[in-house]
Amino acid sequence: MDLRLEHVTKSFGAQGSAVEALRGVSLDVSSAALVALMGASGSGKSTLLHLVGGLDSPTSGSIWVGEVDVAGLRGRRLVQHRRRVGFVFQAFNLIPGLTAEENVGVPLIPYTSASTAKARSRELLAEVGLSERLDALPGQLSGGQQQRVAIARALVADPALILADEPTGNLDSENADTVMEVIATVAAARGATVLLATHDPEVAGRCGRVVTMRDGRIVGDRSTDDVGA
Ligand SMILES: Nc1ncnc2c1ncn2[C@@H]1O[C@H](COP(=O)(O)OP(=O)(O)OP(=O)(O)O)[C@@H](O)[C@H]1O
Repeated sequence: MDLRLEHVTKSFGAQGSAVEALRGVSLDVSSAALVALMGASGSGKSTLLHLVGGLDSPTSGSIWVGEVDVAGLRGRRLVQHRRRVGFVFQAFNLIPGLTAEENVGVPLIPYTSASTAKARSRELLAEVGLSERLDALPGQLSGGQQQRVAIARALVADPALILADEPTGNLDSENADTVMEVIATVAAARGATVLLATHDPEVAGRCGRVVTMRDGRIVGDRSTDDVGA
């Protein structure tokens, strides 16, 4: 899925005391790219991911996800857009009382039978290397394993776009490595485009392209070949 941001701005709060979280961001990402967003805390990375995912709308500008300008979506079409996007967050957001398999199946409940949800969950957990832990509760899994369950859950709608906000922020470097490998593999298997916010240069180095933000603007954009990673 190609992605194109055109002069996107986002302000929070009332005029006069507004925070300008994004100050005119334009960005082209080609289909199946794996792009890291870097930049200091408050530079606008999460805001950008939220706007692309349709969790919030821009103050001005366009956000083309494929042929659709997400900025103009409302109601049912906005919900449809969000369903097509796979979200992965720093906090794994798993339901503590449900097994890995049940957690992955939750988003499918309104749409399919229990047996179909179960089969699909198993397939996705196998893809992230957790076939052996279907019945584990989140509390019985390592942080890296919990994030892999969350990634499997993000894949239920077969997203063409994966948005990850600090997906390795709660992980040690070994688990971070595994999680990055899983993200790269599942994205490549679907030809999905990935936008991934991170503070970790090693994580960014695993992405093909690194976009750097400062104060709501893009101030750097390079392929990792240029950085030598
Ligand atoms: N809902 C909101 N209401 C008011 N201000 C907000 C809101 N969301 C973000 N901001 C502000 O917008 C700016 C950008 O925040 P954002 O969370 O996008 O930065 P970030 O680069 O993701 O930071 P971090 O690395 O800490 O996650 C900050 O000044 C932040 O305080």
